[in-house]
Amino acid sequence: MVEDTCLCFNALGGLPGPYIKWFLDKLGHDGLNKLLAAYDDKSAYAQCVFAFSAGPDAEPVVFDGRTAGKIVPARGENAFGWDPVFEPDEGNGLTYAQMAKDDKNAISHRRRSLDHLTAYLREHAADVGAQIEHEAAKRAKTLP
Ligand SMILES: O=c1nc[nH]c2c1ncn2[C@H]1C[C@H](O)[C@@H](COP(=O)(O)OP(=O)(O)OP(=O)(O)O)O1
Repeated sequence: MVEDTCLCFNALGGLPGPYIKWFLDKLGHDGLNKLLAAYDDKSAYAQCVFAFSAGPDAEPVVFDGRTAGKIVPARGENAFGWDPVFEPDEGNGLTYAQMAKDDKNAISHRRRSLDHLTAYLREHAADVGAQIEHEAAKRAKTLP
């Protein structure tokens, strides 16, 4: 299982996207706002993608979770990553960093991706179990 997180600015065609870690590191919260200074559209979405594979030969399944919002000047105490500059549409005007942890977790991009993953595992529990067993048995055969 792997995970990656993006922050996508609509005015920039989805950038910084997966490169947000480095943009945040080099530009800071203020710099992220300045990237959008030339645009009226400050909308953005947070995206979390989990991907699951039962083994080396099994097709990975991708679970895309998104939360829509906009980029705003930094506000809030819970200063994890870009939380202070992301105001989700469902946050009653608060940034992720101003929301209680449980409130953020209820609407977050990561929660939504994990909800998709959970639903998939519930629906395909028998298949997934069999696939994992199959892959494990194949690996056991190739071990010396
Ligand atoms: O809910 C979040 N709220 C605010 N910021 C967040 C969130 N979730 C991840 N982040 C930050 C961490 C990193 O600066 C960047 C990409 O995250 P993410 O790709 O998972 O980072 P990572 O440390 O796992 O790096 P890598 O992909 O190289 O393994 O966004």
